[in-house]
Amino acid sequence: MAVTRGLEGIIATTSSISSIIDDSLSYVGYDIDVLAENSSFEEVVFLLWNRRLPTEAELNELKQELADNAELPAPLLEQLKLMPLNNVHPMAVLRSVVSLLGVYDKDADFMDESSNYQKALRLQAKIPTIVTAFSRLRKGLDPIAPRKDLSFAANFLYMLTGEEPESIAVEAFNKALVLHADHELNASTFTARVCVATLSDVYSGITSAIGALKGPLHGGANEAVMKMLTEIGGVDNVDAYIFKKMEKKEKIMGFGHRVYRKGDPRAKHLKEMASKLTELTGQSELYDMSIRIEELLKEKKNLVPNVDFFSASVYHSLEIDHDLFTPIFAVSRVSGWLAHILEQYENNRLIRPRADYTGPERAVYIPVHER
Ligand SMILES: CC(=O)SCCNC(=O)CCNC(=O)[C@H](O)C(C)(C)COP(=O)(O)OP(=O)(O)OC[C@H]1O[C@@H](n2cnc3c(N)ncnc32)[C@H](O)[C@@H]1OP(=O)(O)O
Ligand SMILES: O=C([O-])CC(=O)C(=O)O
Repeated sequence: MAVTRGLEGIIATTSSISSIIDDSLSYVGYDIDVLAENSSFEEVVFLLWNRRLPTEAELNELKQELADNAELPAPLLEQLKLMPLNNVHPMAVLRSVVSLLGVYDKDADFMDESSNYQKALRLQAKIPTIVTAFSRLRKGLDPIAPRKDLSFAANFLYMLTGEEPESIAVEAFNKALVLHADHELNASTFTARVCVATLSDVYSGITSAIGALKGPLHGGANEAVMKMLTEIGGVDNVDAYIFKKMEKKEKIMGFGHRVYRKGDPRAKHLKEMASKLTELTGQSELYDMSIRIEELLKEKKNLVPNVDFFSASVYHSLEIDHDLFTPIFAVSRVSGWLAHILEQYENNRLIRPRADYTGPERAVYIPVHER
């Protein structure tokens, strides 16, 4: 059997949700550049779940449904308060609380299309509430109830801080959500599809996907980028830091990609936002450091930034805690996971590849007391 390490280049399914062709990303045929400049995140959610753009009435209906579903069940909030809030990664909390959401949903195991759609709505609506409630609770603050009159992006920032966000912050955050919503068969989406292809439930699929997104080779890279920028501390330290990493053959977080060769089409939007927001908040040094890292990596390793590199400075400029960067990725990417889960159910077949066995053969069993 020929083994393709990391399943590189293997086509594992058909999908009509998003495509990466010649380094261009599209959601249902709409170029990411167009969506990033024009769309609300809610519009993208509709697009991914229905594989067409909504009419104005349909978009308003989805916004209303998301707002109606945003509150957490009261017992779940109580359980959240019991967690070791200051001693745990928020992705572990999110993974656990999403699993608990399934416990509190009496329809969790109903598998018909409309029940699964309702679960999708609940998950999309509640995940921002979980992340923001956690963030406030660990600071000794009360969670803030979602507001029905704010957009998805504005509501997230409002629930985080208790203050209505400025329009520039909402615009930037909405764009970041649009850019992170889906990405073909990335590791977490594949995980979600593998899980539900056993005909397991939507909550199990999303819980598994959160676990996969958490790792620093995937969604966890945005937090790791911020850690690196903090360690570097200033533009004059960049070269020495990066050379040392290269000498030790360590990966530079936020660079490289399994699929893109020329570059990640989402990165330029995040770079532009990072430039604007770091300047506005008097943190241009952060941007200057990023630019020097980008130059060095291009020159020395021919590597270019992925979606995680500049998103770190964007979220930092919005005064978001660094360990919330990956949960925010999940706030957006859950829309794509849900689209893929619904698509998997539509035309399901168990996903079960083979392994090329390399262990011992015909081993002789010796009873434990004789070993
Ligand atoms: C949302 C996302 O998930 S985007 C990705 C987020 N992850 C990161 O930013 C983490 C850093 N990047 C990486 O680890 C990788 O580029 C990945 C995981 C994204 C892709 O990995 P793969 O396709 O498996 O590439 P692989 O790790 O085999 O790298 C190929 C070569 O490029 C090098 N390389 C790739 N990425 C990097 C990097 N970030 N820093 C330094 N070298 C790198 C590898 O060392 C390897 O070199 P070699 O052939 O001399 O050994
Ligand atoms: O597609 C990938 O491998 C990782 C990625 O960029 C994403 O999930 O957005």
